[in-house]
Amino acid sequence: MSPAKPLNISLFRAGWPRTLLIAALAILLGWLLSAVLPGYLVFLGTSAVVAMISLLGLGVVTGSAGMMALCQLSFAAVGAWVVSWLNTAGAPGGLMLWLPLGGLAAAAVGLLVGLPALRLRGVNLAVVTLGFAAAADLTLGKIQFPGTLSGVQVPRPELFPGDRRYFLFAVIILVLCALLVAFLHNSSWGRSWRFVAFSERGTASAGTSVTFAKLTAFAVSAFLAGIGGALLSGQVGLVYPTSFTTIQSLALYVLAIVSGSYLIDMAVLGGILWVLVPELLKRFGISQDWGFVVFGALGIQALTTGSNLGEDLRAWWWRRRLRRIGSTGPKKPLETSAAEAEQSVPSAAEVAQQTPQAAASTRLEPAAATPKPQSIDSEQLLKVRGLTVSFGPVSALKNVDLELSTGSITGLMGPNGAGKSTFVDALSGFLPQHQGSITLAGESLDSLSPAQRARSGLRRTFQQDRVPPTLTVGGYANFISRGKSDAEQLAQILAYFDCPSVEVQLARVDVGTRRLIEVAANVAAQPRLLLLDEPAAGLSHQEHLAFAQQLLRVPQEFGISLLLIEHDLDLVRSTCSNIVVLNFGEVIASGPQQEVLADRAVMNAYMGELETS
Ligand SMILES: Nc1ncnc2c1ncn2[C@@H]1O[C@H](COP(=O)(O)OP(=O)(O)OP(=O)(O)O)[C@@H](O)[C@H]1O
Repeated sequence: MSPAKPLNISLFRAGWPRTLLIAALAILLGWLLSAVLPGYLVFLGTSAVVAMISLLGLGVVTGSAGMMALCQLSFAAVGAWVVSWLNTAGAPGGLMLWLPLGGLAAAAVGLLVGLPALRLRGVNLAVVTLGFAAAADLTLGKIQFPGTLSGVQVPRPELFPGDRRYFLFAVIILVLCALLVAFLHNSSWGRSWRFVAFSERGTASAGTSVTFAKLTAFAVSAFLAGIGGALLSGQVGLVYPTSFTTIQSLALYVLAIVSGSYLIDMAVLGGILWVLVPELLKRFGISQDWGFVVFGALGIQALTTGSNLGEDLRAWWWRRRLRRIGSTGPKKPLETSAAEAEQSVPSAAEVAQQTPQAAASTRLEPAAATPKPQSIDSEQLLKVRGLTVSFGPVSALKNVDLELSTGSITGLMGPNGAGKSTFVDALSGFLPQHQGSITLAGESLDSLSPAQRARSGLRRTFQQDRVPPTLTVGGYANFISRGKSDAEQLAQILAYFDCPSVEVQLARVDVGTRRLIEVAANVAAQPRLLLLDEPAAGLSHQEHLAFAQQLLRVPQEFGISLLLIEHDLDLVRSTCSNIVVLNFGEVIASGPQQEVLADRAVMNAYMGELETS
């Protein structure tokens, strides 16, 4: 295996010691501010911290998981309501204990509100959450918070009685919430949120439940808002519904979009803006309600440019850093990683020397030396019987039978529209309405969801790019492989496919290399069978040749069987011992490469297309 390529990755290394140091410094800063700021600013500061915690939550559900949730302050109201109720009920424990209870109650409500998110997306989900915010608004106006009418104030913790001390308490809670978010971001939950925002199909085919990803995002977001609301009840003593109106929820959402509050520092900045803008307006004698107009204008700007403060600041920082590296540091900036990958691919001549068939013409001829079946043992692995899929009047697959043996590489070919992708979709569980049966290693897949099929050893890659640019190579590969390969194995598999190192951000990788990373990550998941849907699209000719050699050794090196859907004849010829050809949804030929490529029906169906293309 070729060694992992050295890349400049130090910029991405954060690590927990540094995170904990920043957390300690933030608490120290909170203590300093609580000591030196004028009393009024300390009170405003606590309000800003409450907003920051709610924004952190919005960062999870909206920024990371990509769902439009417009009821964040309704969740905060749940937290505040529970604390007020526990207080009037004389519950033991005080605010220190009630705070997490308020958060948990809000999380439970968040789970319920998140249920529609399983079926709805975009504006439809926004309407549902806005409806919930309006309903909560009306209900709170009617029932009021417990204790407000009788004037029973929520007491602050004994250790943090006055406004200054309470501000410090709020900062400590903020830091704990930020640590929780940082931890979750780096966990499989956080990756599933970023994945589900990019592609629900991609998430499911990695063996992760889309339902789980969406509901955990809603619950964590509501938990944080609930903590914020509970903190507010300790700050003001008596809570009123006017702190949690629908319009304020909307404004907070806009602020999350403008600041990019999935980034922790940006949630902090957003919280400062939340109190600063109305305060400045007040100083200039302008109604604070104009603050909503200001947030609205900033939101329009952010949505039209498709960017936010956090990303802009980071892009600026990156440019500055790369300029500095360019003048003093390593000679290769990160953007050259794709070029590095190309350098490590053997030259066409080298590969042609190893595999004369790979450099052959693109005519429909068998390879001079057909790849030998790489069979580890020739047990039957996949058995498909009578697979039939219709899209309305279109019969995409008609009664397809197919069998694959363990350790084999089989090519699935056919002209455009023949039904190849439909076959892969049906196999991987995305077309549950299909007829027929699918068995993998003796286990029926028919009643399994896509995530369950992935977990039982059937993995796939996609024709379209389903690699989220928001993750690093390592984060993505970890998520896909679900712990089936340790860090060392992961690095080796990435190096085997000439991929960039784990720390590289996927946004900085070209689309062809992302394809290779997708294949490598799925190999690291150690499935029994991997379906590759046009994996070589976007690769250069040289990379194609190298890729063919890498694929050829996959069954032996990793014990994984492959079904390769490809238009590229060179790739099919140099890797697949057996070929199945579809045309108009029917199998027109299947068997050893030599026989299938010489088959007249295949020539007619496939060559006809080649000649006209
Ligand atoms: N969601 C859908 N709704 C309606 N028709 C569909 C849908 N998906 C596929 N089809 C039709 O089913 C047939 C098979 O399509 P499919 O994408 O599986 O072909 P393919 O062999 O993968 O083609 P290509 O090589 O172009 O990717 C085509 O006629 C296509 O138009």
